[in-house]
Amino acid sequence: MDTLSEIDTHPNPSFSVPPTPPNTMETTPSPQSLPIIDISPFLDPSSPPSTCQQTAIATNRACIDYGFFYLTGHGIPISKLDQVISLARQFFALPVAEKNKIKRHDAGGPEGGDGARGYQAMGENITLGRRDVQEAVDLYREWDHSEKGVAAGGEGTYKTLQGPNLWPEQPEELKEVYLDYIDQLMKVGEAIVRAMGVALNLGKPVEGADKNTEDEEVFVRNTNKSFWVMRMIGYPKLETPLVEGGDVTEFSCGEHTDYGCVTLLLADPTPGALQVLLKTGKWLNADPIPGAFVVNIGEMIERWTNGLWKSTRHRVIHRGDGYRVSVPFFYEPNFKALVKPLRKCVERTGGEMVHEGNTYGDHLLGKVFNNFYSEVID
Ligand SMILES: N=C(N)NCCCC[C@H](N)C(=O)O
Ligand SMILES: O=C(O)CCC(=O)C(=O)O
Ligand SMILES: [Fe+2]
Repeated sequence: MDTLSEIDTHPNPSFSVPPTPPNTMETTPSPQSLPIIDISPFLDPSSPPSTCQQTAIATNRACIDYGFFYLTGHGIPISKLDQVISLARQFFALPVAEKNKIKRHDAGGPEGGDGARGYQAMGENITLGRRDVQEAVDLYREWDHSEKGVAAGGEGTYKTLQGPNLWPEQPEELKEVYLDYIDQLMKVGEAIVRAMGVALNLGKPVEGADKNTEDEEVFVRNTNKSFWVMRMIGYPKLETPLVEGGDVTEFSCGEHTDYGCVTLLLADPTPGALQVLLKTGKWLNADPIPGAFVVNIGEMIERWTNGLWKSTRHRVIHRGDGYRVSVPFFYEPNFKALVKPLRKCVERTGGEMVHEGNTYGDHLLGKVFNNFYSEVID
């Protein structure tokens, strides 16, 4: 029987970064598909260790080979998932003036302004110097203004990422449905990072462990106040004609890696939009499977594992039918979590640290500024 100790040592890890292929439309033909992970053993406290171990082994394999997988067994009913997509679709169908009621504030400026929460019009997001052809709403964990040292910039003003969420007023039931959905996702996110700690064979938790103790609960402890992001995204169909053999120059979302721990992506059934970069250098369509999430690991997991698990590049090119809607949920470290390579992972990867470490909050602030204020080429 497979045991974790047989597979956790990664005797011959490959650390090469996959080559970035040219921006052509070449994708890997089906039938290749991402692995499927059943997370249910980690959500049910009564499940026997052997079923948890099977999930952990599959998770380790998926994270090494793809950095992406489909997630089943999460317990959130399909009716709820459909409702979440449908409400996002209804919001994006509203007149621009209605959507702009929750327009995100400017992040810099003398007035401060939270700058990250709220509605972003078409083209406001920048990736790799190009404007993404999408509109979106970002919701984050509520900022805890009672904590010392993180007070708002002054009366009525907020720093980037602080301040209240700007919730859509229409459709009316959106906020309640999403708050409940977020509660459910937090449990699923926790179960995934718990499985990841087991998958990495970091060892049983010891009495008196603190946040930085490197046992199998280290990710759980550093996400217990996850600075999560819920993002509703609307993608119109890309219209610029494609030149045969030419580069793709227009993206629904440009090539990137996600910032934090694990992304749980819920998308409408549109095929051929989300593409994942394989180790072979080819792009794979990660089409939705009804009732399953597409999950991928973010940069903080790559850093914690010292590159044993890579945060895989992906992009969205929506040239199919209709207006595509997706609602990714980013289950992230705590804002103040110090994220640096785990000693055990450094040892397994030849002793060199891939990063000296900083807090997730500082990492995220850099990303948010880049996203809204970096230069656009052309
Ligand atoms: N929170 C996350 N991961 N959002 C998705 C990021 C999409 C790429 C972004 N424009 C960038 O350039 O980073
Ligand atoms: O819409 C999608 O399928 C993926 C979006 C994405 O990768 C992101 O927002 O980070
Ligand atoms: Fe992403």
